Amino acid sequence: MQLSYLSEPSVLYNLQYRYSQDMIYTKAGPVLVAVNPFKKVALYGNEYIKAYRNKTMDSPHVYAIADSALREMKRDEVNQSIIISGESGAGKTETAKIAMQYLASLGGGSGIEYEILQTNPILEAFGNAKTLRNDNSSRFGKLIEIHFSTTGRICGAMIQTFLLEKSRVVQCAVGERSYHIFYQLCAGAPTTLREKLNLKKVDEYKYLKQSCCYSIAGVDDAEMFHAVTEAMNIVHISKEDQDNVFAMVSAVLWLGDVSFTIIDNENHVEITVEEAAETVSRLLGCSIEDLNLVLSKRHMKVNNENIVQKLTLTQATDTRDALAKALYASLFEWLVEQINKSLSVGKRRTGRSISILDIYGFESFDKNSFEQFCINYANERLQQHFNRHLFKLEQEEYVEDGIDWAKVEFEDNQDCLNLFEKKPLGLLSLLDEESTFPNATDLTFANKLKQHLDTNSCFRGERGKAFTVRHYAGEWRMTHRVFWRRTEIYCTWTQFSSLPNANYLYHKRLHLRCLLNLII
Ligand SMILES: Nc1ncnc2c1ncn2[C@@H]1O[C@H](COP(=O)(O)OP(=O)(O)OP(=O)(O)O)[C@@H](O)[C@H]1O
Repeated sequence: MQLSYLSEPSVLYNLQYRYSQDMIYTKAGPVLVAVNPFKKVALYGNEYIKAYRNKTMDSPHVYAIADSALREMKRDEVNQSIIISGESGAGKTETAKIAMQYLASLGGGSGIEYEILQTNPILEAFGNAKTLRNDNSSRFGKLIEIHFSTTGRICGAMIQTFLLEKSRVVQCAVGERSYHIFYQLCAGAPTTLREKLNLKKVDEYKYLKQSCCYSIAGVDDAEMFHAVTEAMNIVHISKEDQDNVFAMVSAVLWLGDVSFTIIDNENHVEITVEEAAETVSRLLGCSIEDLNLVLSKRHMKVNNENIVQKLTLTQATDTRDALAKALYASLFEWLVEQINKSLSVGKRRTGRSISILDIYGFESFDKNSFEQFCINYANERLQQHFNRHLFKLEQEEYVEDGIDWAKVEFEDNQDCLNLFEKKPLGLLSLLDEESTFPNATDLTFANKLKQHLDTNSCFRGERGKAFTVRHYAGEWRMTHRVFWRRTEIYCTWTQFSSLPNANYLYHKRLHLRCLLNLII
């Protein structure tokens, strides 16, 4: 059925009507709109896959999208992308998995497709968390590139992840949880591992205690732990590496319990030597003295001279949290790297691929910080990509071919992108510049923005350290720690280089840049 008259009410009415009949998919041009049913719907499985493959079924479906990607990749010899976007809880990750299952079913046979599907439990354990909106919310963006052989069989894959929400490791809202793996490890680790890692109960760790939420209805964390280690075996992560991974997870948890003792009247500190500090240093493979040096002092090079500055309690606490975040983020990257090695080993590539991008939509909270700043910018870019392909390029083609057509008006978001990207007076350049000043703060950054950008229609300066960005999808008020580098400055990796295990896991990557290069 086609809508003869297009208007917002008629589109919404139709989506609602179809949803009430369990027809959760609707087609709008090349876009598939999926409405989350939040229940099991009888739309998936082998029978449906067969029906879409044999074209005996053609109603809108993720399978149909995956099928045309596969067909067009083979026919035109052009790589394909499926972009999945939507707000948290909309069903992006489930949709990505449904598309992967279809591709695995049609292009499978070598066994690698099973390995690819098994990456999901690992990435979800380390990158998903319970939020107020979604019990299994992905706190990172993901691009999975599935590679095909000349005969159209899956021969490997590569995963790229973006913008893992590091702050969740040290801070999360009441009613939410940190990353699933923390709870899974505490619930499911066998006794020997439990003793080796000195694991406590989840409600005994400071990082986990603050949100007063330890379990998810209907989820058995111990069972999930076994599923995760099983999946790690399948993607060839050795037992020894798995033990190291869990040692890092435990070290991050214990870091939250490391406390400091004030040693002078200027509020300078040293770490308190007790169980937490001892466990962390043992798990990181360093001495307590090294850990103390890293957490309670800042090392700087000024005019080629090494300067050591003592940290105050607040600075040391920030440094400790920065180490926990950095450790966890590099652990996540390391895991993705291992998965990629396993998915590419010995597989011959033809250069043909289908990519699935699963990335969160615009985010707005009471306190919006650097993470929302980046996510919203990435979404603005995605919208530009969408506009270009759906409207700009299409309409240019009509003009070129002399086709008679009615111009479709759309909102060009170039101005907002310029606000972020312009050099030297865009948000990102100004942030880079401000980061070079040692005494810069959220407030000095916001003042700088007001000074240079107040006439920009997509920007509004606010009182204090807040400012508002007018995105195509709405206005977002940034209030909190956009100027994230302040704490990161204390905690560059040179500072942590004396911690052997931390170093072992560290692989520097500029996630945002990767993502943007991909979209541009
Ligand atoms: N097609 C579907 N059929 C049944 N349930 C679904 C479907 N899609 C989503 N859901 C339900 O909705 C929940 C949230 O979906 P999902 O985790 O995919 O959202 P998301 O958009 O990826 O959210 P986030 O951005 O927070 O990661 C799922 O855990 C599942 O219970």
